[in-house]
Amino acid sequence: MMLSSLPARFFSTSAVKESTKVAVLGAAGGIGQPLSLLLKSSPLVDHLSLYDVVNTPGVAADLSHIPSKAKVTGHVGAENLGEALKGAKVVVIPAGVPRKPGMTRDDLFRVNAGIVKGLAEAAAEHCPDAHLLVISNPVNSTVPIVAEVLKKAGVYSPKRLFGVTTLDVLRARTFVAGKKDVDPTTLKVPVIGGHAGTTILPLLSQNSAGVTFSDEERDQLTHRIQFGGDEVVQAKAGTGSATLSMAQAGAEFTEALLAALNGSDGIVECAFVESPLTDAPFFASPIKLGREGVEEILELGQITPFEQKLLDELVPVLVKSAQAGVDFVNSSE
Ligand SMILES: NC(=O)C1=CN([C@@H]2O[C@H](COP(=O)(O)OP(=O)(O)OC[C@H]3O[C@@H](n4cnc5c(N)ncnc54)[C@H](O)[C@@H]3O)[C@@H](O)[C@H]2O)C=CC1
Ligand SMILES: O=C([O-])CC(=O)C(=O)O
Repeated sequence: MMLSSLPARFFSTSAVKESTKVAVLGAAGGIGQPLSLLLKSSPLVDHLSLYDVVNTPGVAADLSHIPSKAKVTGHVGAENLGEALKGAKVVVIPAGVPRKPGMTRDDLFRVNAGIVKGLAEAAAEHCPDAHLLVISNPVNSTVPIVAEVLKKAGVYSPKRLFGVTTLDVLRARTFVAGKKDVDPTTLKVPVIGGHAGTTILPLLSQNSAGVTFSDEERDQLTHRIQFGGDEVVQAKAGTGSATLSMAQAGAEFTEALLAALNGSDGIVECAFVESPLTDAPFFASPIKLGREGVEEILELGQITPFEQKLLDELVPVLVKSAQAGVDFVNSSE
């Protein structure tokens, strides 16, 4: 099974060059399991390494019966984390607790900051050259936490650290397509900023189909994309947040990055990375991916006064969230 939204060139045999190990940390969880399922079937993965504090032997045994290229190994418990990470080219991190109704993503900081910090420390030690893809919330703080840990270990490269915001892009494509009767599989909508509420800013004016919106449609769509996560949290009524759509998003971003690392040209994805575009140290925007990870952070292009106002409002929030991450690492030394 191939992820249908990726162009066929991602899968040409010439693009698959060296042995590629991908580690999933939090692999037994709601996101981790379907994400691992999708990655098991990727022709770009040779070794899928599944790590969690529980249940990975079972998940690994289950997935290993699927006839695809990737070898699967399961690693459980902190004492086996090093083995899970050793030699990984890409590490995807969906470890941590999800929201319940009434919570914000920031409410997860208390638990997830420590989990992510510990995993980043292990990655710095066991796979210092790996590309790290952070899914764990609050992304606006967990990505700065990982950066700070890697800096302290002397192995940080802004080209290799990504907060995964692909789900915001999937939602933007789906919701716009639903409203305007265009094909969601080919539609592109850049989503910039961060990954929480009003820090998520879809640039509806730059949609690739050239569709236009009334002010009311624009306001409704923008709000729905910003709070799409809450829709799922409400509907799951205390049992968690988005897992299946996030697995699809995580697999799509991972495969896009792997293809770029293997030399496929012209791959552009939105992601939350260290960025010079605004006063926020980390910012999501369209990024050209290349053989070393982030190749070029693209300019935002023409944005409307409506979008500019929301952008001006969200930047200080991102600055504060990033600082909370940095302070956490520095205060827990
Ligand atoms: N970036 C994004 O767009 C999205 C992010 N998320 C976030 O992803 C995270 C995971 O969500 P779910 O998979 O639904 O949660 P879950 O609770 O179903 O799974 C989390 C997994 O992490 C594991 N875990 C906990 N501590 C760990 C550690 N120290 N090392 C390794 N694994 C550990 C747990 O055992 C569990 O299997 C949450 O923080 C959630 O908010 C969720 C959806 C979208
Ligand atoms: O809403 C949440 O807590 C999970 C998440 O990040 C999303 O679905 O975008």
